[in-house]
Amino acid sequence: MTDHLQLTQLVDACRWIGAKGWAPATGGNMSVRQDDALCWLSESGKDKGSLTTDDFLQVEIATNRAPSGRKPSAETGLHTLIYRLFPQANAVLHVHTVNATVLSRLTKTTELRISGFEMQKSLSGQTTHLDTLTIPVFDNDQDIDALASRIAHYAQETPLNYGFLLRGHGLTCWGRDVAEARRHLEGLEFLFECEMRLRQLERL
Ligand SMILES: CSCCC(=O)C(=O)COP(=O)(O)O
Ligand SMILES: [Zn+2]
Repeated sequence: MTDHLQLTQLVDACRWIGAKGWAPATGGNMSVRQDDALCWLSESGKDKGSLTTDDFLQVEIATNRAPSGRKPSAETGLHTLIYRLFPQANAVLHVHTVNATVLSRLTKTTELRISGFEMQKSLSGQTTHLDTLTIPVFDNDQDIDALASRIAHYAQETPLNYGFLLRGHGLTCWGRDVAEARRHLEGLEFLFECEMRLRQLERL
């Protein structure tokens, strides 16, 4: 069960994301879980850097339906999938950072592997830079139901932690609360930036 504080913290996170330039031109969407049945999702088409609590609407996790009749994010089906797959997930952040967008296109395979960075430990459960972090990369799709079922299928076979990339689109990540989702976003984005710079320098 999420209290009103989580929604307030989500609004703060959205402002931070906007200030970082990680949700340009209405890109991105954010949510918190209310309980087993409902989550609060950002309304579609808004500037995510200047949302207030009124810009979030309740969505049914099982059906993607918004009882209010307002239009939730175009990517509602990905948020609700995460809440269905992971009962411990209570906040989801989706962003369009340049690093996530470019690195996901540079990755020609279905997984991005990162190792050797101390900042891997910003992700819950990671204890050493010596491990290899695997971030799934899913081909983008305008059919969100189809995309959600590909992700669900992947998750049946392979552990899905922290987040995933959508090729040429962005990053979706989550946490047990807004603070953890925020830390995962900041940590992953830092790792993507390092990986991008390394690849650029190694080509010189
Ligand atoms: C110009 S943003 C394209 C749609 C998208 O990928 C996104 O994250 C925002 O969609 P929403 O419906 O949540 O505003
Ligand atoms: Zn998006």
